[in-house]
Amino acid sequence: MNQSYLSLGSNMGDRFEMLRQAVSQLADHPAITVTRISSLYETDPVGFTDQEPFLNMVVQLETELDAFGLLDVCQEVEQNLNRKRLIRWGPRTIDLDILLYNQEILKTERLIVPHPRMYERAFVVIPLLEVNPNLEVPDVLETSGVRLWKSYGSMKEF
Ligand SMILES: Nc1nc2nc(S)n(CCO)c2c(=O)[nH]1
Repeated sequence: MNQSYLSLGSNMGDRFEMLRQAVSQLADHPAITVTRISSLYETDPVGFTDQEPFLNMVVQLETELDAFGLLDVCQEVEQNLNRKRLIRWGPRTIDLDILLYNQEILKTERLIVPHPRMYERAFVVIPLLEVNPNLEVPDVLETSGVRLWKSYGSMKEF
């Protein structure tokens, strides 16, 4: 069984209903079990800032699908909810991003995992750590300019 974390966001229409329906569609999928959901956070837009605030959340799930199969489902959910995104970084009815898939590091045209901007986004990190405070992030953290240099078991060892 595979474990994955998704970030969901909406800032158009009935934001809460969009997120509720997206999570419900994931949970109803025969190859997906939603295991944890974060609180909902209202967040200031990053990137294109001249737009409405988002509602964001993170979902932990288990799935028999591989990462690309999970991406297909995320895109189907976006289509089912009649995703509208008029400009690239602009307002959207619903957005589902794969953050992590097991401890895998994938760099393809279609999918990059861990999500390349996840560590820069409080609207991702805060709900993600709510869902799993002990998250082991893959060593891709290295490529984000943050490299573990030394760790300690306790203050005494410091
Ligand atoms: N706060 C916030 N800002 C965003 N900018 C983009 S693009 N998105 C879409 C997700 O990449 C968001 C978002 O979900 N939340």
